Amino acid sequence: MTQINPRTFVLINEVWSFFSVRNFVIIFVQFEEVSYTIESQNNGGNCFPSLQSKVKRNILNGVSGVVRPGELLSMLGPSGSGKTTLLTALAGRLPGNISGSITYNGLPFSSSIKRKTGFVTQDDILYPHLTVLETLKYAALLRLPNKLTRKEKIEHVELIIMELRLTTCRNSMIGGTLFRGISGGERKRVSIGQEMLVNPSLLLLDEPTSGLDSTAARRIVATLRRLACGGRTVITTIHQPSCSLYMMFDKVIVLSEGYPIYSGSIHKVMDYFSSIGYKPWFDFMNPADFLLDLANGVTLETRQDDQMEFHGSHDEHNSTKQFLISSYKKNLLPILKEEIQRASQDEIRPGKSLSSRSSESQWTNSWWLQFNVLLSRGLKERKHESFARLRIFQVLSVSIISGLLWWHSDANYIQDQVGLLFFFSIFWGFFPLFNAVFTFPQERPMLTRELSSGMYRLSSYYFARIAGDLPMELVLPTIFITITYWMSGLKPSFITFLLTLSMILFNVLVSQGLGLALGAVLMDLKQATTLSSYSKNEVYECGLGGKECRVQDFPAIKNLGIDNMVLDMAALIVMLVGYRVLAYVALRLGQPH
Ligand SMILES: Nc1ncnc2c1ncn2[C@@H]1O[C@H](COP(=O)(O)OP(=O)(O)OP(=O)(O)O)[C@@H](O)[C@H]1O
Repeated sequence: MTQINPRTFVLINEVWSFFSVRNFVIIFVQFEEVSYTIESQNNGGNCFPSLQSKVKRNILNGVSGVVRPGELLSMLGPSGSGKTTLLTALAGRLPGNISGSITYNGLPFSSSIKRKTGFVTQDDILYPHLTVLETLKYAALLRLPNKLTRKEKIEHVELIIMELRLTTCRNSMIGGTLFRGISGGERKRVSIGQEMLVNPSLLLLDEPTSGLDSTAARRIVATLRRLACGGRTVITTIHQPSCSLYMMFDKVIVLSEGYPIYSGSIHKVMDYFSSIGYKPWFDFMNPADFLLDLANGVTLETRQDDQMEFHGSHDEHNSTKQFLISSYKKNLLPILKEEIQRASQDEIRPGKSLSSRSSESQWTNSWWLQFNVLLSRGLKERKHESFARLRIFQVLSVSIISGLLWWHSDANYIQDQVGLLFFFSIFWGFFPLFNAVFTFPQERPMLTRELSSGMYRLSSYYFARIAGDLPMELVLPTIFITITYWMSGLKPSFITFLLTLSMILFNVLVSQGLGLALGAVLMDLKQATTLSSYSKNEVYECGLGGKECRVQDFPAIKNLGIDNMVLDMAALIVMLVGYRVLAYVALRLGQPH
């Protein structure tokens, strides 16, 4: 017999005591006649948006159900039948108008419920450059309450890694589109681990087994089963489950084109369909396959002739679906309504477990802790982007080439030096701008996911982002200016060099914050760079016989005007702050409420 290592035994016990201790609120989820409609553009072949009409489309039509703590509910249905939409609605994250009612312990969705909810989306939204351990560690530091020490939070991470069998890849990078990281199944388990960390009372998962082999899928569902047994409410969509997987669920909702055709216990589903005349075509048929066929309108009669099934029986399929939908309304809906009613009266004491905590803060951690963790995570993630060898190579080569092009330029050929300064401001206007333009869209899915799970405040993210960008964005221009300035023979004064450098760094910060109004920024930055390098009364040789002219009268400089130094600086400062405020407001408005 194999001997169990005593340490493994202790760890296994710790894992299950963590997941089974009732340190969470139990949640009853009830939803009654939930419908959801979207408006989409019908272009009718018309290219002009203003001429396109809007059409309404029902995505969900009167779906009802009850999920108790300790139950594991799965949603089944063909692709596009509305499973994800229903799951998102139950997670309180569906934008727009939802009709019908969804309650949690008899109360509507609230920020208190939000923090007790784990939501695993179909697409694993993870930072590609972090390792599995780092990903889970940062999630734990942000999401676990501040009454736990850092050490305790990291111990929880170790337990999750063990429970989800991620030990072998704990130090591997997640990976992304540009470079290979951990496998798809491991990514999925990391996503689940991030949600399991907070020990959620309600866990919702969108297709947690897609892309996994049957053993891995069974392990995931077995984990969900154990979580449910500990008193959690677990809801998941599932695609084509095997028979053994299907049997691990307690309840099932079957959707057909947004309409429910069954909602209730999996132990009664076969009896229900046989009572209305539908039986599996053979004895050992996987019940999930049978239910999916029904949701597609495929029955024993139409199935007998495979040709007909694929080539000519759409009407028959539609009439089967219509029959199943009306049968649900007639036979199951009244029973469900009664169950919902009964649960409200007998089992749920509205707000009992939640109202006592209604005074608790909306956030699990302080602003400062969130800022620090986000700053550290951002630096770790962006270290790979910003200091990628390619970027350093680009900046170094451009600085050396421009230094050689302007090699020891003479101050008397003022147009050369003005050209170089313009090149500085244009290059350091575009370069950080492009970086800034691409970073927010890249981070948006992650930001939306984390904000909607109440992980941190938008302001702590935003300030951590700004602070994290500072060293990364300032080091490269500093190296660039140091090389080019001295190679090109600009005024050999350390003070002037520092002024030029600080103006360029200002330029970088403004164009980063701006992200949009490029032309306006460049205009002011040209002024700023110019005024940092020449004093008002400086002269240059502008004609034969040593004739001297004032720098400020040189046409290009005169056009810009350098006598309004205070005003120019004020304009830059307004832009520096203003564009960042604008970006923050835009981010805040862009988040679903
Ligand atoms: N915001 C939206 N705009 C346009 N169509 C939408 C939107 N949300 C959902 N839909 C449509 O609603 C239907 C249901 O989508 P949903 O993602 O819920 O299906 P699903 O059953 O989860 O599918 P799958 O199994 O393929 O993930 C689909 O036809 C989808 O195209």
